[in-house]
Amino acid sequence: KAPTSQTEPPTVMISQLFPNKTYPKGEEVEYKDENRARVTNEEKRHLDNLNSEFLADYREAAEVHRQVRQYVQKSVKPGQSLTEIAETVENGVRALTGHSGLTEGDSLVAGMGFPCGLSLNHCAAHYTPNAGNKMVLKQEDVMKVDFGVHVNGRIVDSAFTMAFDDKYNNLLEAVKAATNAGVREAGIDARVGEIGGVIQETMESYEIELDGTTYPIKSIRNLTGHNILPYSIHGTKAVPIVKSNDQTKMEEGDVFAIETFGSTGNGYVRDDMETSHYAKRGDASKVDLRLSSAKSLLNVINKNFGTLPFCRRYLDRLGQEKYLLGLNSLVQSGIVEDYPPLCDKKGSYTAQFEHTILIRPTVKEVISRGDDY
Ligand SMILES: O=S(=O)(c1cccs1)N(Cc1ccc(F)cc1)Cc1ncn[nH]1
Ligand SMILES: [Mn+2]
Ligand SMILES: [Mn+2]
Ligand SMILES: [Mn+2]
Repeated sequence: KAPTSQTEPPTVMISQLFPNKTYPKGEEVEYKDENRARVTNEEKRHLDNLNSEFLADYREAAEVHRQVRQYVQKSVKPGQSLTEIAETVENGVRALTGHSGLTEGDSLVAGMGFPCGLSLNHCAAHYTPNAGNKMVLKQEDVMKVDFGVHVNGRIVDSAFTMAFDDKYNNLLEAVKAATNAGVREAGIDARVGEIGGVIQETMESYEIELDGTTYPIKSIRNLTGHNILPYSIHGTKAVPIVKSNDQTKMEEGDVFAIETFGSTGNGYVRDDMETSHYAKRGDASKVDLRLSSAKSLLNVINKNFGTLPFCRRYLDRLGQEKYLLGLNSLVQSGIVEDYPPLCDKKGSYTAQFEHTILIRPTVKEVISRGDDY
């Protein structure tokens, strides 16, 4: 008999829980008047219906994201290693999409849209443990859990911050409010620079007292949201999180990741520590590689990830060994892009919340919305 409810840890495929691919919709929000799109518009509704496969894939990926993250929010505690937390997320996503990613091409059908980021404290993004990492989550840590789920290349990019000490509450509330303000301002013809201004204004209306010192909460000015294309997590448009006169407009049919980052530090991040995140560039020109280890590694990357970001642990689980020289030469020759951890100054604290939204012809759908955030 087919299961009708999810297990803990999550193991039941979402396609089994929701027969004939009717997955729950995200939060549908009417456009404000000036965005002209009208739900009643027959032609808009027709356009919307053309995208039924796209919508089903996106809604399946979003439900996987919600069920895995809600298990993480419930089960992750200080004392657990970062590696086991990352593997809890990754095993959950692979089980619920029904794609283990262990046979060639399987992870291109559905699975992790990009690695499970577990950036701590002053580090804001792109940190996940590499093999041999012994780090353990601590009671006073502020952890950004940022992971992607994709179905047929439709990537849901959503993130939340976990803290076990209530002293960080104002930081988390500031960032949650800023992200929701950004989601509210998004729409057809919305200018990304204006969205940045509203995000910054919301974020910087908060402050936090930590160990007797009061800090203003700053928007991290060199991090941005971004649009998402099939199999391409960082599309072509950025959404600033500080005021800017970037007149780039959001367009009907766009998919955007609206993410904001607050910090008690400089409000500026720099590359720091060892890299774990990589992705083949979409525009990589045909470079004739001399190093045979680079050639064979590129073959593994093409067959298993394409242009989806991956991390060193994903190469390990595929049985790849002694790949660092080849990987570094793929980075040096511009075929693979590296994404080092992005960190504010030591001793500062950063937080993040992120949603993926669909700028549909008739409505704005916050596809990754849950009753958690
Ligand atoms: O900072 S980004 O490189 C970027 C922002 C604007 C243009 S490119 N980045 C895209 C990305 C890069 C590597 C990944 F493994 C996953 C995603 C944003 C992001 N990181 C996590 N969630 N969202
Ligand atoms: Mn499938
Ligand atoms: Mn993200
Ligand atoms: Mn993102």
